Amino acid sequence: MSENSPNDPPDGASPAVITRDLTKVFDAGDSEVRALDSVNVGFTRGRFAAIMGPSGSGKSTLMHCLAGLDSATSGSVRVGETEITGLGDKELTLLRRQRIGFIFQSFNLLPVLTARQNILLPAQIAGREVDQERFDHIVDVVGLRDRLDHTPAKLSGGQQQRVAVARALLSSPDVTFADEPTGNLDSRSGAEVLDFLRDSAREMGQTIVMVTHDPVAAAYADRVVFLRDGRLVDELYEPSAESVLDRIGKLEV
Ligand SMILES: Nc1ncnc2c1ncn2[C@@H]1O[C@H](COP(=O)(O)OP(=O)(O)OP(=O)(O)O)[C@@H](O)[C@H]1O
Repeated sequence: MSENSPNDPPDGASPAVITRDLTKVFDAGDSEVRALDSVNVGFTRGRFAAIMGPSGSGKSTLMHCLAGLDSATSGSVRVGETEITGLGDKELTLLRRQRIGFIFQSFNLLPVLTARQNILLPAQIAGREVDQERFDHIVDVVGLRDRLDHTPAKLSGGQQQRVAVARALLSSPDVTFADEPTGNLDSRSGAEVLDFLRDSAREMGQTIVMVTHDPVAAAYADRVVFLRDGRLVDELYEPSAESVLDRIGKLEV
């Protein structure tokens, strides 16, 4: 599919991550599972996108391939200008560390470290200097200023996830992947985290790609792409929870 495919951004902005005929086949004993089947999709810089689809449709596999956590069987993935298909383990580790942010359902914070230390840890591991202004800005935007010296056990679920979001965004990654980021949160905390993800795209130019089952969460995104049986089957710009639900209903018939 050309770069001007219908799955590309409508405004011609260059994608932060793009796939070409991305296919992933898992060997499941005496059969094969085609988890991704020639997926062509691009995610625009500075936008917040959601990936949805029924259970087993390939959402996690797509995210793992986009983030260099899993390799393609065929086809390719490009992050910025870097073709990641065919990179070795060491190069992929560096790419993930330097250019990709991750936010998981389970927060993945280190319990012995304070919020501040958790936020700063990836930069420390990568030997990267921290931009103090950006740190202050992010901490203020996520509302963690007075919680920085607390360990995760002393923070609410929503606060812990905001630490994880701040940690992911501190290094201005090319793209941040969020896997069910509100799955463990009550609806108010979830809304706070989603608001921040949306603001980080709108106000800080961050590129966010979120996998979710929740139409309300997906409605915070600028665009939703829908998978079914490993194929990209639909997409929706400026979604509302109702329009997402409606599309999902059509997917599942
Ligand atoms: N490591 C693996 N080995 C074999 N099959 C796999 C493996 N990982 C995923 N699959 C299969 O690939 C297909 C897509 O799985 P994937 O986890 O990407 O779906 P999903 O849309 O994220 O599902 P869910 O919403 O349930 O998390 C499924 O049929 C799944 O069973």
